[in-house]
Amino acid sequence: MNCIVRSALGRLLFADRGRLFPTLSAARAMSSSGGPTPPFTTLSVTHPDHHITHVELHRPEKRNAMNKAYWSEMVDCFNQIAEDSECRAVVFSGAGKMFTAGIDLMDIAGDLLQPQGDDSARIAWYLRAVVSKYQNTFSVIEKCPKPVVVAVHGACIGAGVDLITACDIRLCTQDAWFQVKEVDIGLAADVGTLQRLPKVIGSRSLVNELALTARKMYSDEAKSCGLVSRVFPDKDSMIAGALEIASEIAGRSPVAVQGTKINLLYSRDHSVTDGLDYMATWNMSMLQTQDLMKSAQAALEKKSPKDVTFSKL
Ligand SMILES: CCC/C=C/C=C/C(=O)SCCNC(=O)CCNC(=O)[C@H](O)C(C)(C)COP(=O)(O)OP(=O)(O)OC[C@H]1O[C@@H](n2cnc3c(N)ncnc32)[C@H](O)[C@@H]1OP(=O)(O)O
Repeated sequence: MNCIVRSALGRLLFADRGRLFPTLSAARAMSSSGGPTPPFTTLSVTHPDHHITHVELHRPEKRNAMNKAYWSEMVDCFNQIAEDSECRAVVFSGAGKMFTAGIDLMDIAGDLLQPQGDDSARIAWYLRAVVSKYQNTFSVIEKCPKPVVVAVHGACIGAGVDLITACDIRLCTQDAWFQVKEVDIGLAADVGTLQRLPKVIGSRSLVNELALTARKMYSDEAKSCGLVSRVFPDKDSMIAGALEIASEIAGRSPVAVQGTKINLLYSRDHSVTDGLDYMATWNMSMLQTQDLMKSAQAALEKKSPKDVTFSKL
């Protein structure tokens, strides 16, 4: 309820600043109930401020469990955001009591427990495709050049951890807890946690402990180990904080911001030498941007980059 009220208030407050999200403009006009934004059934997409897109997991009555529709909708949503030249930063959160209960345990009966195929090779081929498709649901967050700030309240279970490790900045509330739950349901976490969490948290031992025991990790430990960068007292202050960070990002040159995200990710997965090489090649073209001159001029004049108008990207 709180979310619905906030969402409605947000729409009223920012109505004059609203802008069109190319393929979803009609859909946004229809989302006045604060529920999912058509054509989505599991996501709500709003534009709380200039250049900022807010994506909310929106199945609160099912604790935002990720059902079959969700795995495809995330891909469509982030592909659209990636191509939306008006969007410069994304806030991602969950509606209702908690961030997410992870994969929809009712829905896995179809895809995972009764896989298609009439012999083991075909079943294996089918399952490989399913896992790859599910992996892509979170990889699209990383592939999207717009930075994604994720805001977690309450529980973040199983696939929720896979999701947040693909985001760029992680925030949570004091009451948040995180659980790499997959071993409890008889599988190895296969959609990103085992690959990305070790790169997020410095301690390999802690990652192993969390993934092998499925114990809950609470917000204070999440902060001390580096999973989240900030802890807020409640959801409202966290969303305000997330929007503030998104606004700081959106106020800067999109050429600089998107190049920074792409190069940070490249460097995470390559040697320093390779990363420097990639960066040099990247900036062969990107240093030619007019944003550099505009931003440097503003700095000389002691203005904020937010006072500069940058072209769409
Ligand atoms: C190739 C595949 C790769 C992906 C792998 C992913 C793996 C995972 O995500 S493992 C984690 C799976 N999730 C769980 O084990 C969590 C199960 N749920 C709970 O423990 C509790 O529901 C929870 C602590 C999240 C919330 O408790 P609360 O008391 O607040 O709510 P409930 O009354 O239990 O639930 C409310 C309704 O939501 C439905 N629901 C909750 N979680 C799920 C779920 N994961 N899948 C489907 N449905 C879920 C619950 O059944 C209730 O529905 P209803 O009875 O119709 O009201």
